[in-house]
Parts: sequence; structure tokens; C-alpha cells
Amino acid sequence: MARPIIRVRCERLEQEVRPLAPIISIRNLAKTYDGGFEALKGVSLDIEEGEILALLGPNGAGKTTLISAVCGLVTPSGGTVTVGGHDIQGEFRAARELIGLVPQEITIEPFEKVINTVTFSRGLFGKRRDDAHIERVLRALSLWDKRHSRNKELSGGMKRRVLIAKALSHEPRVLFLDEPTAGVDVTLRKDMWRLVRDLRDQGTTIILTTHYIEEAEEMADRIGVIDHGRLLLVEEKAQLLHQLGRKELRLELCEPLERVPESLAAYGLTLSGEGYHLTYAFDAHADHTGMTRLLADIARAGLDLRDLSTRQSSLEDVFLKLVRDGREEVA
Ligand SMILES: Nc1ncnc2c1ncn2[C@@H]1O[C@H](COP(=O)(O)OP(=O)(O)OP(=O)(O)O)[C@@H](O)[C@H]1O
Repeated sequence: MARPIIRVRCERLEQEVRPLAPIISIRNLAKTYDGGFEALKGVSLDIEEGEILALLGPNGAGKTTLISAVCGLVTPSGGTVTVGGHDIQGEFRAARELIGLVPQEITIEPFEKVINTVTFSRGLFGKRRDDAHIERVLRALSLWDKRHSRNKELSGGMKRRVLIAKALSHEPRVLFLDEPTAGVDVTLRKDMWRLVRDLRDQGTTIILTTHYIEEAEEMADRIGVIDHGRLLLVEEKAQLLHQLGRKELRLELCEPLERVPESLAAYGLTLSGEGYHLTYAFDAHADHTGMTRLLADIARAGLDLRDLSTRQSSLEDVFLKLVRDGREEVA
């Protein structure tokens, strides 16, 4: 009698340790628009269920094109996308049903009432009417009191929330937010961040695009950087922030140098500011930063210091460097 119990346990264990398939799988996705412009150049990316992924990139990087291709609104020129295992082209309806999309531009019928807008949206996905769900969504977005207002009577921030309510009306597993806080004031932006985190806590996978580094830093579990149709990096935010633990010590000399003295070669210093500035990069998390030894060796080399300062690198530095390096590579 004991055997079946053991077998059941083993099966459970296997289920627990089996890695989950990504909810979205993008392989070599390419898009060339009519006229020959290559907006996506072979993007590959897996998105895990329940994560918040922020796609950062400058104007025209390809963020909206990527989202639109994953949502089946733009036909790719190459590559594949699956959502919940369904091919976005071959099994469009099954894949699209899993997705909620909040577009960049406000696209709601001005004379329609809020509640009808959201209820109608659910119907478009062929889902049966569920007033309790619509009420939950509207309450979560602080729109319940406005349910009988016409869309045109709402503020810009409320209209944006109606777009989110529409996107959530059919209970999608993945929510795409294309620049959710563009042109939104600071308070509303923070409300939006809270809302997105709550949705993730309830199990929704979130992919958002943004220009705001602070937004990616605040919300994302992973950050992807895209530019010129290429994904330059996808990294856990915690990992990125660890990398950002790099600091710089800047030394200002009393007399300029022509080159870094041989005795200081091991520190990898860079000389700038017409020979007046020496910069030393170090890991702020390390037990030994090497700073004390460097300063002793500088004194030994007979260099006099006028000033010194340290500076922490930021996500913005990493972002700008990646975009700059990527552009140099392309050029
Ligand atoms: N329908 C189209 N036809 C031709 N080119 C297009 C079309 N849509 C977008 N593009 C071009 O593709 C590139 C990527 O555009 P996309 O909107 O994906 O960028 P983005 O990263 O979302 O930019 P932004 O942050 O400004 O919204 C841009 O150079 C854009 O001009």
C-alpha cells in the first residue's frame, strides 16, 4: 500500500522542480516596414510568468514595434513569437486572449460611459459577461465612482486608467503597457507604479516600455535595453544594481601629467582633463577597494593632490554607455 503514496510524492516533486516554460517566447524577431526601414533586427527574449519586465530605449528604438509584433498587430518579417505556447500568427485568437494591451495613445470612445467601454471590451474577446470582475477592475483602478461618467469628462490620468481597465477586462495573463506614464504628473506616476506592482502580485505578467530610467529602476524585476531594433541587454535589476556598485575616485593633481606613471600602472587609471585628472574605478561592494594603497603609491610617486572626490555610477550611465557603444558598433 505504501508504494503508490511514494510515487505520488515523486511526481509532485518532479512537477515542482520542472522549470516553468516562459509565458512569452520571442525568437529572432525581425520587422522591416514597407519602404525598407528595419525596426527590429533579430530580437530573442523569454519572459517568465509573473515578472515585470521594463523595456528601456530612446525614441525610435523599436519598443512599440516589438510590443505590437508580440500582440499580433504588426506582422513580423521574420522570427516567431509564442504566448502561453500559442504561436501569435498561427493561433492568433488563443494567443491574443492571454494578452491585455494598453497602447501609448488614448483610444477610447469619448461619448461612451466608462462602465460600457470596459464591459464592451470584454465582450470583444468572446468572454461571457462578468459584472463582478468588471467591478473589481474598476475599483482597483479607482474608477468605480466614475463608472457612469462619459470618457470625455475624465482627466487625462483617468482616461489612462480606463485604458488599463479595458486591457484587464478579459482577464489576461500578460499585460503590455506602452509608456504608461508618458506625460503623467509625479503623483499619478507613483499611483501607476503601485497599481502595476499590485497587478503583478495578483499574478499578472507585465511588460512595459519607458523612457524613464527611474521608472524601470522603481518597478522592474528585469530590465531590457533596446536601441536601433536590437536588444542590447536583458538583466535582473538586482544584478544590474550590483554592477552599479562600481564607483569612481577622481583625483585632481596640482601639476599636470603627460602619462600615468609606470609605478601606478596596476591600478588601470585613466588620465583626462589635460593631464590634471586621474580616475580610478573600483567595486564599492569589495572588502578591499585598493583606495588606501593607491593613495600611498600616489604619494610615493611624488604626485601632489589638489582635491579628490568619489562618484557612484548609475543606471543612467549604464544605459547611455550601452546605447553609445551599440551605436558605435553599428556605425
Ligand atoms: N508603420 C511604420 N512604417 C514605417 N516606419 C515605422 C512605422 N512604425 C514605426 N516605424 C519606424 O520604426 C522605428 C521604431 O519605431 P517604434 O515606434 O517601434 O519605436 P519606439 O522605441 O516605440 O519609439 P518611441 O519611444 O518614440 O515611442 C522608428 O524609426 C519609426 O519611425
